[in-house]
Amino acid sequence: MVRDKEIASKTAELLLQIKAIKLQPQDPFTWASGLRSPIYCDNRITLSYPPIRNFLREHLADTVEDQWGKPDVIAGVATGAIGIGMLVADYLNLPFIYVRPEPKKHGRQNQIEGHLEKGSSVVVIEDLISTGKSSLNAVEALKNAGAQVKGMAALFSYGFEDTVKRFKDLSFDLYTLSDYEQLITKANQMGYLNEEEARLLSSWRKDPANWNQALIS
Ligand SMILES: O=P(O)(O)OC[C@H]1O[C@H](OP(=O)(O)OP(=O)(O)O)[C@H](O)[C@@H]1O
Ligand SMILES: O=C(O)c1cc(=O)[nH]c(=O)[nH]1
Repeated sequence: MVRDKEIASKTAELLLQIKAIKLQPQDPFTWASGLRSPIYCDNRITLSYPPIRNFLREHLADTVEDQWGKPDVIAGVATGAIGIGMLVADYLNLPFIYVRPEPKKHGRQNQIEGHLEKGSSVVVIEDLISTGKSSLNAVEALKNAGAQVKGMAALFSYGFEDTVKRFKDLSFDLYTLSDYEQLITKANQMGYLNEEEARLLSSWRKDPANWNQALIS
């Protein structure tokens, strides 16, 4: 859920400005979930722009404090949210850990990197939510390690129905700085999309799992 429409609109504008949004309908991206998609939102690029990462860091930190108060620890979902998660932790002067998709195969075989005391309250930072599988997997690992996970703040979510339902069914709080609606509205305002691209993105969003590249070629 987006907390503030103005921040959501500004975040979308910044992502478009630095070309973090890529459209490639003729050569679709493969997402972490395996879905094939005409759009990819590369939030990692924000780290390369200090004024933009500061804006995101501050609004994510505000989200954390307003929604849950200061937790004991901030956790980033590896690898995309290690950078932004660390910036948020630093801004709030809190310890930071990060969670791998699975335990490391060598060394200490950790899934959670950093120091986490059992019973600590944790807020998770994620860069992007598509299906929510990666971030909910991190939440599960944290819970298994004895953390009290308060909620999650992310930069962006596609807001797919199934994903919203997944978080709702778990009664797990997710707040995002921006979302797909804000992105498309801003992209239209900024003349970032031509008519065909706008049509494509709207048809894709209705049924992303069955979107067929062949239909638009
Ligand atoms: O909601 P989901 O369907 O799980 O997809 C979103 C995840 O995909 C991306 O990570 P990716 O797996 O590409 O790896 P990275 O973070 O190491 O870049 C992104 O950083 C999220 O963690
Ligand atoms: O689902 C994903 O893997 C994904 C989608 C997207 O737009 N951006 C990203 O970094 N990952």
